[in-house]
Amino acid sequence: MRLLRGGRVDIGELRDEVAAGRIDTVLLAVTDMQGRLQGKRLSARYFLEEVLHHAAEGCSYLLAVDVDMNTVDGYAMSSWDNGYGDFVMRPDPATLHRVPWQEGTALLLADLVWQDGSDVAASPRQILRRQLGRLAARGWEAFAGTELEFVVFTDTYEDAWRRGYRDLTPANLYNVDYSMLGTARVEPLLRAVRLGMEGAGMYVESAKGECNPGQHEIAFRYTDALTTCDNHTIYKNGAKEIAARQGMSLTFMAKPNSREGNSCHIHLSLRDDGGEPVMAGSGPHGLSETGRRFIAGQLACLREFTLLYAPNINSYKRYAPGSFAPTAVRWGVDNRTCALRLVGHGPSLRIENRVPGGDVNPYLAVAAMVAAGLHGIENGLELPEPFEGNAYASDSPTVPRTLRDALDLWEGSGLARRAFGEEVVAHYANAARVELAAFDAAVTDWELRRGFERM
Ligand SMILES: NC(=O)CC[C@H](N)C(=O)O
Repeated sequence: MRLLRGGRVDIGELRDEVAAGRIDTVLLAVTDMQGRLQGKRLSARYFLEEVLHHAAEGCSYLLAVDVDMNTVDGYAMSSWDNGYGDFVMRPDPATLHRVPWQEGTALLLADLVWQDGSDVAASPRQILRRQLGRLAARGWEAFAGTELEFVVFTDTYEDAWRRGYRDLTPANLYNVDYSMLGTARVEPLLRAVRLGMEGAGMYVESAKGECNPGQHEIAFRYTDALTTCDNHTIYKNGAKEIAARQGMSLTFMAKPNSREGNSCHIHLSLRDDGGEPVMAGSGPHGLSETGRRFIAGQLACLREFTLLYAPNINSYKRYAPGSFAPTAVRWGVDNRTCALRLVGHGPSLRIENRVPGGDVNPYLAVAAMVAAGLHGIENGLELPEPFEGNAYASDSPTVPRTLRDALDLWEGSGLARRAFGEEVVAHYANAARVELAAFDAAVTDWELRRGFERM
């Protein structure tokens, strides 16, 4: 079989594979607010004969439920009042690829549109497409890489759930940062994930151990921003599936325990329509004027856009001094204590946003970075001097400390309204409010331990 882009298949090849009996199932998925793949398992025949040309439909509540699939109030686009009708899942054939860890299966992603063909404004993939369109209008393209960390446990997901996630056994019992022995001990899983993703058409660069016991990171080569976000969601889903098959579990949650959290550093750069880097240049630190303004925009918008980098209650627990997760809204040259780190040289020069955790929705976070950069460029913002030294110990402005703070900043943000529109701002503000209300209604094991006997 001819492989496109290292493992992707085109529709003609899919037809051949289906005729030969090698593919019988096509998964059609969208990414929801939480960054999860949601969709349907189609027979390959039905996909080729119907869905490819006429699309499929799904309940619009997929962008209006919480993580538990509860129908919650407050969403204008989807509610009991409007009957929870369907939106259209329009397959994007450019995303078609094999799912080697499932038998006879291919997968493709869909864009979400309404029955009249207009975009579903709150759909993460549509939000990113819109920001990428703003870049394209200037002749620019964004390239991105997302670096997801995760913690592996030898318990199954079901055991972990039944035990209330207490006393789980990490796959390594000590800090395995860069440890060859540490990764070797988990290699059957890491290898299955790496080779699975390669077989799905992704370009895996490497795997390495991290600090929290059982913590690892698999790195993928950067590519255009939309493909990176597509791959990110497929990889997250796939890594969990593969871990489950091996009787293990892994989590991307931002702070699974009191040790180091799971980050998702996002690297971003721009190229013009001749393929030349836009942010690199002959100014200080190898930056062009556009590069300086782009980073100045990141700083200016960071606090107001943090909701898109850190969407959950738990996300905010990562931001602890000395944890390698940032607290200071600063930029620095190869400085890991700052929220924004300038990395690379010459054409590889790029900005790394260290705020997002493994729970981030990549489409929203990359869209936020693009919008922030454009804000800096459009308003000619000046970049302050890079921060040198330990930004944790500085009196810098800080990343919001809680989801509630981030929600207030987002809702009050003229920048967010101008970049994303009223509907998107209201939609994601509601998501945060729903999450806060659920948390406020819950009694946690921490409260019981503190109070049950002793208060
Ligand atoms: N690789 C690193 O820099 C560690 C990042 C750290 N785990 C975080 O949560 O941000």
